[in-house]
Amino acid sequence: MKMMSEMWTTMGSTLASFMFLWTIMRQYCPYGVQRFLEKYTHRIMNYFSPYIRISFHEYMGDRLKRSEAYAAVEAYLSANTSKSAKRLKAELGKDSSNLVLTMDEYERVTDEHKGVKVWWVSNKVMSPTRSSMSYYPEQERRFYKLTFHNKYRDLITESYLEHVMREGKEIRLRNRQRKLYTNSPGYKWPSYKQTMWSHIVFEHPATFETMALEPEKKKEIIEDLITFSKSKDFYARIGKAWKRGYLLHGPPGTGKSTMIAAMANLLAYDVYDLELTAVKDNTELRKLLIETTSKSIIVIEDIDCSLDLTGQRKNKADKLSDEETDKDVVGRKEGKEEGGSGSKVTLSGLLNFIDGIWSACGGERLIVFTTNYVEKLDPALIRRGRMDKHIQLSYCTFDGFKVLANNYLKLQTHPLFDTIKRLIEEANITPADVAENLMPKSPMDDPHKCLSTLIQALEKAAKAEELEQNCPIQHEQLLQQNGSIKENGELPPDKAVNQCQL
Ligand SMILES: Nc1ncnc2c1ncn2[C@@H]1O[C@H](COP(=O)(O)OP(=O)(O)OP(=O)(O)O)[C@@H](O)[C@H]1O
Ligand SMILES: [Mg+2]
Repeated sequence: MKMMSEMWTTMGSTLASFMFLWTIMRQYCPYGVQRFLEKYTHRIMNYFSPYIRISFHEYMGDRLKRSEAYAAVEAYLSANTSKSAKRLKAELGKDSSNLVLTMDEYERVTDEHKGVKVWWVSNKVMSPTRSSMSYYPEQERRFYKLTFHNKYRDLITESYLEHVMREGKEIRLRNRQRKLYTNSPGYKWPSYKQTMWSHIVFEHPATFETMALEPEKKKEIIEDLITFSKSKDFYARIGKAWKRGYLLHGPPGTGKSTMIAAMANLLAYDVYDLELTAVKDNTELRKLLIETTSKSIIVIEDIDCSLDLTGQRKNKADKLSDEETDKDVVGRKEGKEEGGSGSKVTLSGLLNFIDGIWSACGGERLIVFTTNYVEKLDPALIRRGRMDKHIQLSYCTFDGFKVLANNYLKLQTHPLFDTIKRLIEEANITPADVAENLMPKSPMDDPHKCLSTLIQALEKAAKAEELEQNCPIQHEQLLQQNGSIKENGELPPDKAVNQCQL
């Protein structure tokens, strides 16, 4: 009996070795011969072999999306077996600073789980194009193959694979380079392996610590974001797609875009910066949405300039059109239509984008809209459930100033702080303006000089506001002389400061 079992074991391992050799040899055979030989050798081997094999292919079905299981196996093997593999591939990892090693093609490694040995082979086959008219080039089909003994079937298919998937996903999250995606108008229909998004590495340094914001507001936003990111089970239980909408509104330069970067850094999410004016129609909008991955923020900046309230498209260049004369507006719009892009994204298309059934594919996504004019938006677009959290970003407060002083000048306290505290409460000055004034302009500029520059700017801003309130006609004349009217007709505080040299 013992001899019999030894014989089976020997035969099994011989077959396993043969399979491995075959895997290496077949890359040199023509595809047709390969298929023929494979069919019959597999049948014979399966009959005798006590081994089970599981394949993890890189692309499944229509090759629309890379298989998550393949990616998890790749990451797991990269971390756990790269020491034992002899041929490795090297790729740049997170922040382009470290090299990540993975098994090279046709390499075999062993792994052990609860005392049981398994074998992994990394493999690739070339599959022919689907037809002679095919649009696709010859495709490389990569896969990993796991081999283990039949008697450990339950242990491996349940406990070991669960362990590989869990660990692989964690490693991927730890190692991945975060990306900033944009839908560039030059991209045509996605061809093989080409997506509708183009990307660069996302390396924005903004964090909530460096943001000038009232401490309570900051805490509330951070808690909201972290709660969201940990609420997978909660969303599943209440039957709601795992996504959350944020509306950031406030004057220019108050930190809306900066906050998006801080959100992405806090949660380690990718960012999809959706340029709505470059989207052809609702169908294309849906396709873009499907291609976004989980753990990401989809951003539509200046939403009021991308779509008007009736659902008609409006180009960003029209941002100022409300202040222009009718003649100008007609002239410019006509000109635009002649060479128009023919985009037809509608308000209902956008609403479907946010809460249609496709929006649930992928999960764990934030959708962020920014606007300078919240009152211009259709209430349907920003109602709770779509834009769940509305965050108003406003002019700089003293608390905000202290954060900026610490960021820019490494100052926690200074004798000039009291003056600044008094002035900043009177003047409407954006964090962007405060930051600009605190920035040293020459190597000789010390903190005292920078704070004095800020004090001067604050005094001018306060005087400009006084002028606006007490003699609006004179203020208006000044605006027209300089032709620097802000989009809503107001003068930006910094401009007002320069013009009202009282
Ligand atoms: N709250 C803030 N905290 C820290 N820095 C800020 C803040 N607001 C603005 N800034 C600084 O000002 C610059 C401009 O800010 P940002 O682009 O985020 O403004 P915005 O609100 O998006 O403006 P817009 O409405 O014009 O898009 C940033 O690069 C940042 O340095
Ligand atoms: Mg912005």
